[in-house]
Amino acid sequence: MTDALKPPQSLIQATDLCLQFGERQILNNVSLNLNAGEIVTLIGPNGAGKTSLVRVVLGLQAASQGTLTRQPNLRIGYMPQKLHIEASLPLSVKRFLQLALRRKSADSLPVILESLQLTGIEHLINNPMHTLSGGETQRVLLARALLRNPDLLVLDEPVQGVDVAGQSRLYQLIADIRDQRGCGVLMVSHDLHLVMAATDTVICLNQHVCCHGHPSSVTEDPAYLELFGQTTHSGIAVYTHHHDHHHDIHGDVEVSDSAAVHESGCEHTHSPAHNRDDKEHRHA
Ligand SMILES: Nc1ncnc2c1ncn2[C@@H]1O[C@H](COP(=O)(O)OP(=O)(O)OP(=O)(O)O)[C@@H](O)[C@H]1O
Repeated sequence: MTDALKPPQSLIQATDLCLQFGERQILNNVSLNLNAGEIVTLIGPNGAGKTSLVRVVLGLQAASQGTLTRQPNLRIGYMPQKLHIEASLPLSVKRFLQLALRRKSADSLPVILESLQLTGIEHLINNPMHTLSGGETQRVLLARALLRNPDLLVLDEPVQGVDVAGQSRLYQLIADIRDQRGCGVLMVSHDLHLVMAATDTVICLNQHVCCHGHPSSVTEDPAYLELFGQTTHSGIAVYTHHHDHHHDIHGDVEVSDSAAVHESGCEHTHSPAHNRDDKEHRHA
């Protein structure tokens, strides 16, 4: 069978995942599939359950209900949302990556150099970690996630602390790495506008999957345009999200008269200026 005829290779298949902490429902019947070579982005407001879903997918957190199937022997490279590095510790980029590899310097160097070359920062190998810029730090964390040649890259807000031009370059880099390595990518982001250009599938999460779609079909598919809005220029999109229900303060779905009357019961509009401090989940 030629590659074109082969069915896509599923790395992760999650069906009806639920997660509950005490009385609180964090995830409610969430399903997703991620194939090799595919970039899937989870978007949603603060507290929507994005990191929790990632933790379930990684096996760091057991789901309360539902099924999760991972490809056997799946190698995962994880870039966490937060990583505290003590500024008083004299830790170079090279040493930081050696610690992740748990190998001595001689045999780890080629692997470390390859990862740093892939992320475009081999010149920083001897720099102290605490002197790096936001964009450089994110690239080192990405290099760390790549060390073991993963089948699946899991990136929790990979562009945080990076300026808009740097964000665009980082998303492009992630897409390039996917092209070169053929790995799958599961990414968490707060908004769609920059990530759009480098994503195959977007899943909008707010405890449950509010909607999901395939950005590559945006220019042709009116239904998708209605969900996600217009791309303005050079991959910068204004994300408009309509759905037919409301969420209460805990994120639970509310049934209201207006939701019953209007099919597009709520609307979230995220402009390119939207950032971490402006993540209000606005309902019409
Ligand atoms: N171990 C835990 N025990 C109790 N509640 C938890 C636990 N972990 C997460 N939560 C709660 O689950 C909800 C979802 O958190 P999560 O970090 O998954 O959201 P998120 O979408 O990643 O948010 P953000 O965009 O702010 O990073 C939050 O209200 C959080 O307080």
